[in-house]
Amino acid sequence: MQTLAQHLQQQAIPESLTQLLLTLADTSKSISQAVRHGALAGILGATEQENVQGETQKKLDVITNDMLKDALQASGHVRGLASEEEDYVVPVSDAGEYLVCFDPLDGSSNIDINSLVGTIFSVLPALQGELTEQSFLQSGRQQVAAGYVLYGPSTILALTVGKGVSFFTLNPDSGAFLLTQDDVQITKDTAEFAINMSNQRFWEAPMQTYIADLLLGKIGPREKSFNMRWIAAMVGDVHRVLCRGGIFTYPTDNKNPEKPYKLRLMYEANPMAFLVEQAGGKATTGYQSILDIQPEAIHQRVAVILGSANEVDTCLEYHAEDYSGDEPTL
Ligand SMILES: O=P(O)(O)OC[C@H]1O[C@](O)(COP(=O)(O)O)[C@@H](O)[C@@H]1O
Ligand SMILES: [Mg+2]
Ligand SMILES: [Mg+2]
Repeated sequence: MQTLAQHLQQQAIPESLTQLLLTLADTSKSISQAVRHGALAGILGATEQENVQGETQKKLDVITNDMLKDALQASGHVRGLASEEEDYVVPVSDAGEYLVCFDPLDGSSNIDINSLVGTIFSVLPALQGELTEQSFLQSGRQQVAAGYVLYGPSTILALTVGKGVSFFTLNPDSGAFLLTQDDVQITKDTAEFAINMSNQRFWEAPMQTYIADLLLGKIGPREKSFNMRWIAAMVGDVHRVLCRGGIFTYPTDNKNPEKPYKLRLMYEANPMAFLVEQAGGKATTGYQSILDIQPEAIHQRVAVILGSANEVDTCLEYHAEDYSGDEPTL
């Protein structure tokens, strides 16, 4: 089986990008080790701190953030980094060619129940001039690489450098990431959806109507039964979509009018949208392709609807309708 390094050598990408991706992969091996030791290493539970988004940081959020930060600072290829767990962008090296945005530990609420967590990353080109937050505010189309590492029963790296999507599985004996699936393709159609149903009463009319029709199954307008899954870690839900199709959404809601969206554009939605499009799927807010959004802030949040192309198109049809005269469907 091909190693990650061998695979990257064949991709006709700059050597500096190869080295950066290998650094990210190596760090994820250490994270995988830490996650595996769980309570034995005293890494479960929360800290006393909050991140810039007002979320209480878990111990492992802080540990994994520091691991990635240290590795990227030592890599020599990174101009600056941005993380869910860093209030501001972090300048790294003036000679670095890349900017890296990452969610060091996605699915934090799963840590203490020994369930799926992962790391998500996005690589952008570094622009000339002084490094500021503005340097990072490039649309998702500018990404030169993106991926995630899923710390599940096996540790899997999903990666794109804009030439399709590949899965690499960590061999725990040799410590090598080995290519286990190339040219990953998301099925065009699906009968599986993923959404946090407890927010139903807070969604906008198009999503209310779309999900209500899925739930009606064979007796509804879709004339087929749908199954539902929710891992509560985007990394796990998107991995399932890449493996066997599906539609995953964290839509707009009015639960907290100051926070209508949950997922973060720069280190959750953009890298996942890049992977999904590279695997033949679609990723949208309901009104615009995720990858076309012009970012306004490093911690900006967006609505996300992604997955099997035909199902996302169907969901978009609901968003194109005019609901202004309708009674709320609760
Ligand atoms: O708590 P909910 O509504 O199930 O939200 C789950 C979502 O929140 C997230 O866990 C947010 O990520 P973090 O754990 O990195 O904050 C997503 O991965 C997931 O899709
Ligand atoms: Mg996350
Ligand atoms: Mg996180």
